[in-house]
Amino acid sequence: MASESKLQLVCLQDYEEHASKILPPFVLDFYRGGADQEQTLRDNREAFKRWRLMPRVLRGVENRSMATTALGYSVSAPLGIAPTAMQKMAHEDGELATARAAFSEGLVYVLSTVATSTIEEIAAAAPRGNNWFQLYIYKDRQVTVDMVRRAEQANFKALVVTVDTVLLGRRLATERNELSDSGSSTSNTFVSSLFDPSLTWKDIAWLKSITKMPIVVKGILRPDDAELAVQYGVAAIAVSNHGGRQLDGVQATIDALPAIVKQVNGRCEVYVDGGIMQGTDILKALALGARMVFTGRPILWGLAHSGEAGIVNVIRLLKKELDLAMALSGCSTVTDIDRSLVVHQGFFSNM
Ligand SMILES: Cc1cc2nc3c(=O)[nH]c(=O)nc-3n(C[C@H](O)[C@H](O)[C@H](O)COP(=O)(O)O)c2cc1C
Ligand SMILES: CCCCCCC(=O)C(=O)O
Repeated sequence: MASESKLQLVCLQDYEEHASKILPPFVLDFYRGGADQEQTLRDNREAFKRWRLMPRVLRGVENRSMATTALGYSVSAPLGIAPTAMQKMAHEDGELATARAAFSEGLVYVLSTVATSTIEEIAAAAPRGNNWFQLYIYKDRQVTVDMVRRAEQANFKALVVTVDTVLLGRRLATERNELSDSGSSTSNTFVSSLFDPSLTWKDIAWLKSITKMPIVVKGILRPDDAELAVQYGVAAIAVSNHGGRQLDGVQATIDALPAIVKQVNGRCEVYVDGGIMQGTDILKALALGARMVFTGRPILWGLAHSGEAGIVNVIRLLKKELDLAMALSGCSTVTDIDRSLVVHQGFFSNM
């Protein structure tokens, strides 16, 4: 039998399996877990399988590029790193490794409000990186303003405002761990004491009034909310259910995407995250109208494996798989990826 050190990791599932063997159980539970019965966590992945590819052939795909832009900035692929909290639990370099990997691979990196590295440390680690800051609006608006100013000073390119976490979803495994450790649910207490449940769309207007940074609203699942986001002048919408960690039972993001793209009709950029595990998932999301996809947990698995190098490996696997999926679908550039490349499985049962 091959020894552990000789095992070759050739897909994101391999990284996930490796992480599940090496991370302390309470860290694994926090990173991996979804809310309640984890229906949405599972469905984010399952839903991709219900969309089938309809490849074109004989399109001369010998020269290919995945390059595109996000908020006007060049990126090497339509792939970004979603904000995930407390990355130093995976590896001592934590968010610094992630920011460096994103920079060296030419991708957007989104730093979480709840990070184990500071905004200034990220700016020092990846000064020329395409760094965006994910903002939780705190009850204390002065603390919120201070975070925005620090992100501006550190040359962050955008604010990603997460709107699906006015209270923390119940991640049962984490709750059990916290209860047996300290007798109370510390993460729930943290969120309910700091984050502001009174948020409304007026707070997006307020945020726009205090900064020139473009605003991305993260956590939209309905076309009418997407319409409001456009009306309030956001630069982009991230279709997200927080990786199934907030309201369990909501639809998979890939299923929510088409109606939102239709509603937005090009008036701002639309991104999607949740359940991306392979290149064909990215191809399907782009075909359904996303400009970019973001990935959360797989980056943590790469980080846990070997810090910056592990994340670079995960990114390169996704890029290699997307490149192959594009070639086998007759696409040389991301602009060749169109709606006709995917059909929902329901299409076949109606034939
Ligand atoms: C461990 C973990 C921590 C997260 N922390 C944050 C966070 O601090 N802010 C935020 O907006 N989203 C956070 N998210 C949600 C991610 O940004 C993203 O929406 C989700 O992970 C996408 O799903 P995926 O993990 O299947 O790619 C977190 C997700 C995970 C798994
Ligand atoms: C320990 C508090 C976690 C705050 C929220 C981070 C997050 O968005 C997530 O875990 O999901």
